[in-house]
Amino acid sequence: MTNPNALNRDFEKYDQVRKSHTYRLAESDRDEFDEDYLIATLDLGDYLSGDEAAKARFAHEFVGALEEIGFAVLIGHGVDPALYDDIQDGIHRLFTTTSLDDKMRFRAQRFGSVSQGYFPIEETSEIHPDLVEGWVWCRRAFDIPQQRDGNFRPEDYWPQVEYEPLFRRLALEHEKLFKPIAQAILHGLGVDPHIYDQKLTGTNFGLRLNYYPPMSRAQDLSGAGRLLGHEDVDLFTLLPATTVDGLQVWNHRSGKWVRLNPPYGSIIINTGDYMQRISNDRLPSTTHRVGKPSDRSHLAKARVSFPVAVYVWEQEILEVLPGLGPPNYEPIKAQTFHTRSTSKFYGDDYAVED
Ligand SMILES: O=C(O)CCC(=O)C(=O)O
Ligand SMILES: [Fe+2]
Repeated sequence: MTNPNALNRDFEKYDQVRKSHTYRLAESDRDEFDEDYLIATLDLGDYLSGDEAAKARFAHEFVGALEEIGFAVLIGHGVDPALYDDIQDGIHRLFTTTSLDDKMRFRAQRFGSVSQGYFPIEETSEIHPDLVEGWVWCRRAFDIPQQRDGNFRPEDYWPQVEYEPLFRRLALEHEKLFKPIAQAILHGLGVDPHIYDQKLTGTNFGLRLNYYPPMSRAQDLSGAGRLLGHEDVDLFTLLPATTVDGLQVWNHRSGKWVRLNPPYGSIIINTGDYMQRISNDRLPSTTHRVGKPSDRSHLAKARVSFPVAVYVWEQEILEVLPGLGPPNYEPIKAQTFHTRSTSKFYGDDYAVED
């Protein structure tokens, strides 16, 4: 990091939604924790198969949690936890058995809006080193329906082609939830729940694998975090609960951090910049980071996570939803919005202005 005391506000020129809070990008001994705050756990089954009253109740509670802290935990989503076991094994295998040379053949580069590919440790963003290796694939890296210029060639995206069907299973299971989650959010906001159905049909997404290697004593003492504070740029993120804890969420109201470590098998949902923009600031894009595990013996373990970020395609327009008051923002092309925001991480020349 250029400056260990760097603040999010030092980079605010990149923000495409209003973020008035201030936090240090790196963890600090002075950070305060909200030990009592409980992030809501909700049963998505109520929305997927409940009657109208159950759906309305779910939508109301879900949006209540998102308005308050930008995070909620979903159970009853129907994804088999055995899939998550297979995915975790696959992530450990991918990161620990692929040579650095092979990884670097897939060094991340921009595809449309998304920086897709491999991120070496300490290089997930230009502004601060994180103790994490990352790998991102968007829809085009999977053999699933979409418009393409040529035939699908898995070897263009995957260091071993057999990883594609494994991670495709996860992408497809989570894709099934994109529309119901969006519908529940829109329902809770009092907007037509189907207004995003078309945009979310065959939409773009980013599956990000995070591999946090075991932390050495020197790294532990250095004060570095695993993944430093940030907001996701998307509509919302599906983040399956991890086996090693560390996720911390910024509480806008108290200005403190909340540790979030829900049961394995549940899915954490958080809203991102696209959602803050279209909801006219009703739903905040919430700051979060990954700190050291609360159980210190877990420092010696690798931690993995696999969020799926839900986007719209590059040419779509992000516009404040109807009925949410005088718009705080102009309509903007998704690609412009996305690449301007993320040029904070990838450099000024990442932004695409046309
Ligand atoms: O590893 C985690 O729990 C969170 C990861 C995350 O926030 C991200 O990849 O954007
Ligand atoms: Fe994130």
